Amino acid sequence: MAGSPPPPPPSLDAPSLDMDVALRQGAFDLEAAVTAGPGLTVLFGQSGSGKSTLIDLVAGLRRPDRGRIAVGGVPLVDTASGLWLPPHRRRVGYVFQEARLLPHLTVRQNLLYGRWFARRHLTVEAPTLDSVADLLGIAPLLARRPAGLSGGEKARVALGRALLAAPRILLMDEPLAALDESRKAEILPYLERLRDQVGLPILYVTHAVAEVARLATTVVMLDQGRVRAVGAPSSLWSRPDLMDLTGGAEAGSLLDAVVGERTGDGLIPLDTPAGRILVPHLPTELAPGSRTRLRIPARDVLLSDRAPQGLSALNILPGVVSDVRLEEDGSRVVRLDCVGATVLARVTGTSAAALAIAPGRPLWAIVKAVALDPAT
Ligand SMILES: Nc1ncnc2c1ncn2[C@@H]1O[C@H](COP(=O)(O)OP(=O)(O)OP(=O)(O)O)[C@@H](O)[C@H]1O
Repeated sequence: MAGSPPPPPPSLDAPSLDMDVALRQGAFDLEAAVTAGPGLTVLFGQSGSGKSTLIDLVAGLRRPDRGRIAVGGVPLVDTASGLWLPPHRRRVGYVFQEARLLPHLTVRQNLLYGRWFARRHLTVEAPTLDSVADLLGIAPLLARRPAGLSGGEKARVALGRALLAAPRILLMDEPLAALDESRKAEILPYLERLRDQVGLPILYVTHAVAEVARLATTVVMLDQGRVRAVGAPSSLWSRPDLMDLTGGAEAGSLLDAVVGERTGDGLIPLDTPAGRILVPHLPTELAPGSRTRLRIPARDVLLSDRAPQGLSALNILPGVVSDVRLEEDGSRVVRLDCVGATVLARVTGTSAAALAIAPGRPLWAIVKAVALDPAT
């Protein structure tokens, strides 16, 4: 489930990542050009597609056979000239799946540990311990030791430690994968704040569509060591040619939306390019006027060949079929163009035949459920 806020405004003097690399490791062959500006760029792809390898190349944990990597115009690697900066000179903040805090130090000491290594780079603009503690809501934890923290608290301290080292880019390799659903929901708003307020490029590896929906400014789709597509989540998740990567059991559409005022009957309207969708609740941080992103699982969309009657007029979106895909289990994933957006629906073969589903057919999508964060 996932809601997501606005893509951050680009900032002209903010650093950005620019890499074009090739690497062969065992039978795996990577050849990829990736750029990432301010905001959060998700590296998305199947297991073994090269996501962690790309992150490690930026961090300096692996060396490319050839290519160039620069952050904010400063080259970190350039095989043509033999340049290779070691990891500790790259000003890269790396957040791992597990927090990796030092157990004998307090939270404050853990936070300042990263800063000590970065002391040569600290300028007046570098974040202070207080500002980072406020941003991540960890001020009340400063005197505690890691053993007494929850998984979500440890994850926030690990983010804080990375930020305090004054990085010019943040790398996150499945930072939520080790957390349960409610801890994930706790961390997501902090990741959004990082994305929107810190002005750094964030390169973020995940397999979770919910995290893409909620966090991604841009998605880079990797497939067997190659960049297959780059773009906004809502456009990539509506492309039939990418369904082998975006589909599967989790097939669904991602719609940009603006939160409206709660109605008299307690529902909250979300205005999407496909029409208005009413939901019973939202994550508390999404106030009226916020931008968000809905995930509508294909299995939660019914199709009708006439405007539904006798149903409450909720969440019914008219559209036209633009694509039908046969899935391995015999079901069909139907792509419905609804004015300005695409909604996917999964139907059985029997329903597809009964509704004569084919490109060009006008149909109505009835949305049973939308997802706004991983815990709902
Ligand atoms: N040291 C290594 N030597 C040989 N092959 C390696 C090495 N490290 C990784 N690989 C291979 O490189 C490919 C890409 O690995 P990578 O870890 O980047 O994938 P990934 O997309 O991050 O996968 P996952 O989602 O499972 O973490 C895989 O086929 C992997 O087996």
